[in-house]
Amino acid sequence: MATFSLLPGSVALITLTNPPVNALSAAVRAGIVQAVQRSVEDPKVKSVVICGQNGRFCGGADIREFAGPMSGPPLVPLIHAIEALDKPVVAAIEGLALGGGLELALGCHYRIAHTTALLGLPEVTLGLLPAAGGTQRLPRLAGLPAALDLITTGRHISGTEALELGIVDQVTDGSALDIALEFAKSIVGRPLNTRRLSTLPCRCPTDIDNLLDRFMVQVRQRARGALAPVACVGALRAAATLPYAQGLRKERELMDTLFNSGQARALQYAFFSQRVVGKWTLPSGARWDNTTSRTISTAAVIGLGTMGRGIAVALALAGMSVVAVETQEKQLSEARQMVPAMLQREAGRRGLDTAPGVISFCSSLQDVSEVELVIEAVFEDMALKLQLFRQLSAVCKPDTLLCSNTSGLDIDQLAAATQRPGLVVGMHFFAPAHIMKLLEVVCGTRSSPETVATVMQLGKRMGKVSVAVGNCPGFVGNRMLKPYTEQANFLLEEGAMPEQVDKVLEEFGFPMGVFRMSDLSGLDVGWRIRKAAGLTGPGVEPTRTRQGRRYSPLPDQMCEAGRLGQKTGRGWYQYDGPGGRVARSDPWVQTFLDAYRARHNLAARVIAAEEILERCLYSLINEGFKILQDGMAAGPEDIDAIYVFGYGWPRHRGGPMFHAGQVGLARVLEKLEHYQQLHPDVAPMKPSMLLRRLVAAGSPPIQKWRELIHRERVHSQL
Ligand SMILES: CCC[C@H](O)CC(=O)SCCNC(=O)CCNC(=O)[C@H](O)C(C)(C)COP(=O)([O-])OP(=O)([O-])OC[C@H]1O[C@@H](n2cnc3c(N)ncnc32)[C@H](O)[C@@H]1OP(=O)([O-])[O-]
Repeated sequence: MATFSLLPGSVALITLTNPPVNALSAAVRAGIVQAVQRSVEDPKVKSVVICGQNGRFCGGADIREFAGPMSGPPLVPLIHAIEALDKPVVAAIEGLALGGGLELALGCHYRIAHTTALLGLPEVTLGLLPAAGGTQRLPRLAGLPAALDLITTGRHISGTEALELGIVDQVTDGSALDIALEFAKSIVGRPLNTRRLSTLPCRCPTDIDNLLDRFMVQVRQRARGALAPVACVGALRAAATLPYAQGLRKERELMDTLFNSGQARALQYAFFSQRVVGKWTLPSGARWDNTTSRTISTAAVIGLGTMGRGIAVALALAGMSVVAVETQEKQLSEARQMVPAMLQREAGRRGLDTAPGVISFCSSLQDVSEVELVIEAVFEDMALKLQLFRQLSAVCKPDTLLCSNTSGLDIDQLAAATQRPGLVVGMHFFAPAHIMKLLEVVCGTRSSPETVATVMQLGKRMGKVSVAVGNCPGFVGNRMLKPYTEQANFLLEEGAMPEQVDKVLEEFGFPMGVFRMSDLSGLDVGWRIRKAAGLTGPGVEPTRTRQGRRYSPLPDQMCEAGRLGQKTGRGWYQYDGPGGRVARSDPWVQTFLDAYRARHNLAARVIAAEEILERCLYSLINEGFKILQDGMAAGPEDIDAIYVFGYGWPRHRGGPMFHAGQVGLARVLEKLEHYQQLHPDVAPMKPSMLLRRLVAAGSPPIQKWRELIHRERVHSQL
């Protein structure tokens, strides 16, 4: 689907028509081939303009087509045919020119863009590289350093930045198409040789090897095992050192390897998961497309600790007028100093002069009486939260939404403390709340569809990936984290060291292993929760079985020894001092573990990396299956998006549920059964019913799981 029209002034206009982003599907590519052919053959055509329908130039190759066999005309010869035309071709870039879309524009002789259009080569985020000549043409146009940056990060740039980098010839705040049409008429007859990028030399600094080597080191560090960024540097090395035709062959070769890798499948799955989770459904049948949402413009945040401060900033960045409330004077005065600076810094990082919203500070709950939505971010203490919700219910307008930033407490209980249970919902942010992308929207049994829709929409406005989840202890993310950390502690009891466990998890792709992470967030967080649950504290027997299941008191004992992590300068590792960031092994921990094992008659054994990884990951994955089985997440994509955006799960591994599919469900089941036999007192190792049923159903692809879960639920087999 691409249309051809001959306009006054002998300009042929080729319009890509494939909403919503005019992706280069087989039909679009065939349409372009035909339209280009007509432009060649029609003597009335003197110049050509290519644009996209509805103000969007092109979002690149059609990613949905990657799953099937290739059909239709390939993109590379099509772009070469455009570049080789002896009539000038101008790309009119409005909205976006991404991936293959930008590569198409690079094949044109001139590019005119709207100042706000988004341009980029984001293939790396899909586990690929720009393989329609993008790795070869971009460095010839913008220079090697800029091409390395854009192609290995996949970042989008504005039309204005593209002009600065020389990627486009002209920008406008008006219609790029109108300017391009006028321009196309004015350049008829001009020589085109210097406009054919593939014929130009690569723009490189003198020390190419040095630059590429330095870049490769950085890229490998950042990539955490992802293949595509490394391959992108390889393709750019070819651009810098080989003639165009050979460089293009190298680009193809590297693309073929990436295209068939599990990582590309995982990253493309992650792309679609992110979109699937926006299409939420509730057990009542309410859905994203049959429920209206309210637009919120005034909000309040109660409690200005780390989370509350970040949430206030996130709301103001989304254009809201925010009332920030803190009853403790010291905390309030700290927030008054810190929050405006945080807001300004983050606005600057997003390219804004000032934040679109404002934050006012106060110490009284009475000041939130007029806002449309309140987010409570006080201490994680049910009694305190219940009291606050009662007060809010009395103070706020009757239609104000009341949200809690609890990380795992019961939303239904909070709702029951108010006169408006339908307007109560959980908004679980992740620290730092103004930066982290994930928002778990916790739907209580009485949360109304309109409340859920409003909060999901608000999350989107804040730039979050909002995932609707059910109300159960720990919700989705923290519920799955519990068996994972538990396994890590058991591994220490059995002979592993924190740095060994962390190394295995970091090699898998997590930015931090479980113990480094625990030091960062503070060991006292979990300690408080375990104390509240009666698992530890005065009067609790110091055994390794509590409440009927295996329990490791190791983290409690660390806290009792004053080792709370980075904040005290000592935790599972040692740091330069309180607040130190660089973790170093601590001989104290070895002595502590030896003494612990001796006390409990535990013989330390050598534990293989494979066992560490399997026990940590499969217990987490098994909990994920239980969550799906309980209906606390609508589908595997929801769980995977939560882990990728909130818990550092390596994106190139898709997410825990996707990973289970990659490993093979039968193998995951077999391993869980094996470890359960060895550790019968560890309940989370007991394979979930859903996993068993999926294996019995022949391990269908992940896209079919929802259907099976729904069917089995209808037949009450789950
Ligand atoms: C030979 C090699 C060639 C080349 O080098 C390879 C490539 O080009 S690789 C490609 C390189 N290009 C990229 O990586 C760009 C990927 N796309 C994006 O980053 C964003 O979608 C974009 C910024 C374009 C728009 O954001 P937004 O306004 O927030 O909107 P949204 O995100 O909600 O999307 C709306 C709908 O469009 C769908 N869809 C979107 N793009 C594609 C696509 N290419 N294909 C298919 N579908 C696509 C999307 O799934 C959604 O569908 P649904 O059914 O309604 O859920």
